[in-house]
Amino acid sequence: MDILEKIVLDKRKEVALRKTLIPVSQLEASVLFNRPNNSLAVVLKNSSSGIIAEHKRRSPSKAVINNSLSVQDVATGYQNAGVCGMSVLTDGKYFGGSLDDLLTARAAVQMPLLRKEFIIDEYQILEAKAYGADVILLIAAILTREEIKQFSEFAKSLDLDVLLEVHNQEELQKSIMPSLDMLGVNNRNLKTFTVSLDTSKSLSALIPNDFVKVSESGISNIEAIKELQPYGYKGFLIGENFMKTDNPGDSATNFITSLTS
Ligand SMILES: O=P(O)(O)OC[C@@H](O)[C@@H](O)c1c[nH]c2ccccc12
Repeated sequence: MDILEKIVLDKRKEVALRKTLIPVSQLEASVLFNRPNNSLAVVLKNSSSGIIAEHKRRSPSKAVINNSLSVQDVATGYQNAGVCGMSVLTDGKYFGGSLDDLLTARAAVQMPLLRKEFIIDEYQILEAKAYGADVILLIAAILTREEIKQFSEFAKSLDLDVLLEVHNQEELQKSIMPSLDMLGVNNRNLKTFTVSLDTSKSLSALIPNDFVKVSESGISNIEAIKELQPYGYKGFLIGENFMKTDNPGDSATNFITSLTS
């Protein structure tokens, strides 16, 4: 069993338990359920930097990245840096995150927030809405085409943006559908953890222009972004490069300043 299969197996158990603890009616009663969506896709289209900054304490590929920061400080720092949006890892077991992290970020900032999660059930999309997300991630590697359709249409019905993540041509081709807003190419293979920007480069031509193209993972300098922009990428998801520093907000500020100057 590879790591992704393990994560999904654990996730199914976790979601089954969550459903018994917090009924859908309670999620729907959240005041955040009626909050208007702040569209990441729209912000990215109008941005010159395209930076989406992630809160990530640890990962299966890197162990501890940063365990000593408050989500609130990280979110405020990212917002002051002028990033387009923030990605908040909510998986606990493998990434050290939580839905409370999402809520804390929501309370701190107005910018678009992505719930970064292994979504395998509509219930998690209701959670995303109830805890203040503007965008959900769907990972093609763990979903069938039917599930991608069902989950993305459900998200759209809740006024959430959808970022669909692929890593190869097969995943991309099974996923193209109008209920997606953004197409993300993960430069990291979630099964082997190898990272290559060539993944974004080679898949870009296959992504129809109606989707905002996002390149994800392994971006550690502005040269990488300058390399990817000619391939049509408008969004760049960066986690570790900021989170490994003592002040991710300052790191993002310096990064964006040198990118746009
Ligand atoms: O820390 P990095 O290499 O900058 O990567 C960020 C983000 O792309 C990565 O965390 C990620 C991309 N897709 C995911 C799916 C699940 C968990 C995590 C991810």
